[in-house]
Amino acid sequence: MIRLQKVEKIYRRGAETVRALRGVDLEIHSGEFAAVTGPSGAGKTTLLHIVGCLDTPGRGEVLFDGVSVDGWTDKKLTRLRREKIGFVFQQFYLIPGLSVADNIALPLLFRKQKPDKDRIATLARMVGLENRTRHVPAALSGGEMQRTAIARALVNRPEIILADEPTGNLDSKNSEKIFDILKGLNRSGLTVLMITHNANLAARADRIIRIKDGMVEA
Ligand SMILES: Nc1ncnc2c1ncn2[C@@H]1O[C@H](COP(=O)(O)OP(=O)(O)OP(=O)(O)O)[C@@H](O)[C@H]1O
Repeated sequence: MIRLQKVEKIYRRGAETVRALRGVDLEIHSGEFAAVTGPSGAGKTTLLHIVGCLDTPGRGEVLFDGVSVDGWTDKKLTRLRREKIGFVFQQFYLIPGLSVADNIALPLLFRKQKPDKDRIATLARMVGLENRTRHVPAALSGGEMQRTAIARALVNRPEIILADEPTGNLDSKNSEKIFDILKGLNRSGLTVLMITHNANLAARADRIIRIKDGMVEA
């Protein structure tokens, strides 16, 4: 589904240069559940951002279904992200003033599509939030916030979910619940790439991609 070829990423901060990715070759296969692990600063988030076309490599290529996105305009990359990719982040990034239902529907508004109430209700039910749709994020638990974010990530019917430490702010019980939801989505065909520091969760993925010093170690 997605292939990275010799991907390098260098950040420059004043005089300082950080080689965040140093020649990553990687394939994400359709239908798999892959966990990305590795020490802090290894380059995991940078990798996820490049896989998700939120950022571009300094060198190397990213291919979606065999087509390189090298040189694509922001507009074209935005369309690719909207149509194919759902993002889930550790900090949830919900809009405080909007209800759960409106947070879930938000990506549709960006596409100038009218939210379909039944679809939003179905998504809320899928993540166990059918009784919380009118609540604002401040009235939710961390686990509920992340479940809202997952429903939002699904609203455009993506092919892949990219999750950056989705359980990083949650206790073990809620972490399990979030993981089980992602696993369930994967069983129904969605590809999942998830960064995690949780070894127990990583062990339950189909594959572990271990990143160290900007390279795939194993
Ligand atoms: N925007 C940026 N500007 C400068 N340096 C950056 C930037 N983003 C990341 N880095 C650096 O690149 C390296 C890789 O960062 P990255 O966030 O990808 O690591 P990570 O494996 O996700 O770490 P963590 O597990 O702590 O989240 C780090 O040394 C980091 O400080």
